[in-house]
Amino acid sequence: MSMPFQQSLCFNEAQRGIFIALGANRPYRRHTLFENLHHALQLLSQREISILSCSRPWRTPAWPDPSQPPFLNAVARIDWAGEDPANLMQILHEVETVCGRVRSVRNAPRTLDLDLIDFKTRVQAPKTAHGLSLPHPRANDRAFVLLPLREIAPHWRCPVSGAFIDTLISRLSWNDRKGCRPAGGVLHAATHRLKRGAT
Ligand SMILES: Nc1ncnc2c1ncn2[C@@H]1O[C@H](COP(=O)(O)OP(=O)(O)OP(=O)(O)O)[C@@H](O)[C@H]1O
Ligand SMILES: Nc1nc2c(c(=O)[nH]1)N=C(CO)CN2
Repeated sequence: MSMPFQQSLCFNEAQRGIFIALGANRPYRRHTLFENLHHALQLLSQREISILSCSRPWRTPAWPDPSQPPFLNAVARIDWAGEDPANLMQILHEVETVCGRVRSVRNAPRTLDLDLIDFKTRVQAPKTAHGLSLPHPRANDRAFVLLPLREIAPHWRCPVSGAFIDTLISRLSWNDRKGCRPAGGVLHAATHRLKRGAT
């Protein structure tokens, strides 16, 4: 019998959320990339998705080909009333399209990429070649996901292994982390106010 939910590990409320990663590296101008990510958050908010918090934007070298323009990346924690993560993925794809994403070759420069990193600790293998994998199968190896994710979810754990985010980050090589740094600007004003202690 298939088991869609991870049952052997325990996660508390701080660890059980919906996390999406945002990325953009085209057209390469810092201001435009910031606008792309900001616009994406606005579009998600118009589709019955609440942005609970969002990391700072991070400037990260393009992986695996650093000769491509660098990315602006961020991770947001969201709330969504739906039950089926495939429906949420459909909304993410719709927003990518509205933001001008054209799918060509793998890892091609893009105006917007939205990945579903974790859906309430659910563990799911893809049912088809392009089906949804949960958690995102490459998230644990990506500094451009883990570093922003830690800002908003310092207690997050991998739903499959239970490894804490600090452990996952410590496993990244120096090369993986090289050149990743927070960029200026605030993508989500409410998170920023919260961090500064305002009500
Ligand atoms: N958790 C997930 N988040 C986002 N896409 C996923 C996920 N699991 C499976 N996919 C599927 O992966 C396919 C490739 O997605 P996409 O074109 O955005 O890849 P990519 O961003 O270039 O590379 P990567 O998947 O390594 O980030 C899509 O068909 C998408 O539905
Ligand atoms: N720095 C960085 N590199 C990438 C990214 C990304 O978001 N940031 N996304 C990719 C495919 O999803 C491939 N490479």
